[in-house]
Amino acid sequence: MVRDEQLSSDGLATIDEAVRAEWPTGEAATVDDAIAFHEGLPPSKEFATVLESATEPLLQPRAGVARLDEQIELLTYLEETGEADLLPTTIDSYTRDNEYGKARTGLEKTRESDADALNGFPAVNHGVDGCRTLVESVDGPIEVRHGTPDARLLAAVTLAGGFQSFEGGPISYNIPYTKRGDLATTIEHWQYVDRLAGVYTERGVRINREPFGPLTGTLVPPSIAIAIMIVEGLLAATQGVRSLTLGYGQVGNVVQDVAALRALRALGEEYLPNEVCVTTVFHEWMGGFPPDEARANGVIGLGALTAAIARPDKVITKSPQEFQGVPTKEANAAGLRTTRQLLDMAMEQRLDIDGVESEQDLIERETRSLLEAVFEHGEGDVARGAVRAFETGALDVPFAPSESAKGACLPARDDDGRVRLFDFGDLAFDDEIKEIHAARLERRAETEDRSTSFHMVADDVDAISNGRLIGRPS
Ligand SMILES: CCC[C@H]1O[C@@H](n2cnc3c(N)ncnc32)[C@H](O)[C@@H]1O
Repeated sequence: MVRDEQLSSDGLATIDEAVRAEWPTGEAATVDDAIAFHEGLPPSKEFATVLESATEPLLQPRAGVARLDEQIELLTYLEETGEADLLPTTIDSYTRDNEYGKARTGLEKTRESDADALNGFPAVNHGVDGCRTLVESVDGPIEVRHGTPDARLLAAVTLAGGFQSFEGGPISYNIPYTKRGDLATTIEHWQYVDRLAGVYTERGVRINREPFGPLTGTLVPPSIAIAIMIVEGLLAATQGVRSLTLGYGQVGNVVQDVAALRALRALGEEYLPNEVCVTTVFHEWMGGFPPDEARANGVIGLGALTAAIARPDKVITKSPQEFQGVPTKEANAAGLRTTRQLLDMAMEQRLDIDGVESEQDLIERETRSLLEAVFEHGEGDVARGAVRAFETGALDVPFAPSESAKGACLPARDDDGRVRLFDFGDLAFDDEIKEIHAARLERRAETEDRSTSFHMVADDVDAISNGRLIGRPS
């Protein structure tokens, strides 16, 4: 049974040798060789330094293309024309599934033609030298963004390649991302990733880790996202990670989003060890976008306004082409500038909004209840507790494809668009919390002259792409 214990150096070495043998480029991905490269980077390329010393929210897009020369061109454009403060490298789907052979084929096809045969940067195929060329060719610090349940080789190659920030975690890249992945196995895989980040940190290269807060990206109740962020943060801290960015995906109600971001920071600082520097990241709306680009910019703008009030350390921006999929570099840069405009205009204003404090109290109370359930299920061991809490449904994620989660809870928006739970499944909430949610959903039912039902959930899923926040009956 998996346990929340730091990997021993022998244990790390054994796994490291096996992982780096999975693909030829793994051979060069050693910490010893990489430290000198990292030490040669200027402070402006140290991801944790730049993020943790910022005085205003930093903007970061997602971006990844197959070819190295085109990734350099893309990131340079996003820096210069998008004014991005932090850079991404979004990894392709084959690499995320550990299909490095298919990624190689896709990269070869892309080199022979103009069409991108991959939907991201195949960092394992590019190898340590390719990653280092990318890191050296742009000005800003770069984060690896992906969605990989078994990210061990990807971490070994990209961290050796000079990246200093790595997204994801054993729950946030399992439950929303894969059907079959056994959670205990994923936790073990990510203990290697986090121990590797810990070893770099102990050797003087602070690696920033960013658990993926949005989860399924569709109406995720804030307390569920925050509880999972803190569990992944605790697991990473055990392995020696000292720079953690906890994430949260915008739901679209400004009161709830501001309250959630404040709760995320407060609870992250409370539950994580003092030696960990905790930052927060706000993801602009992760659900369906309106196809109309003007309306899409409205969604982006609301996210930016929310960030101006809540002031997370980082904002992951969206583009007006979100509905179509992977954006052009121009649209990606435009999403950054739209966000920048709203932030710069709104941050100089004092915007006091009613209801944030009571919403934050409720979110924190719910989050503590979920975390207590994890601690109890594991008898103090967070890894074991996470696995068992998902088995019983005490911890759960709506619409989760993973067999490791029950997916028994159902969210719906209340009468002003805050995300509540319509069906609690087996979530570890007391009756009073459940009554608060039920009462707020009942108020919507009265407004809409219909009973609280699954139809509300279904109507809410597409509401924003249809131009609204709440899925009112037509
Ligand atoms: C969980 C992440 C979903 C978001 O991730 C964006 N995304 C995916 N792949 C790329 C890429 N290669 N370049 C720029 N954005 C990308 C999608 O648009 C969506 O918003």
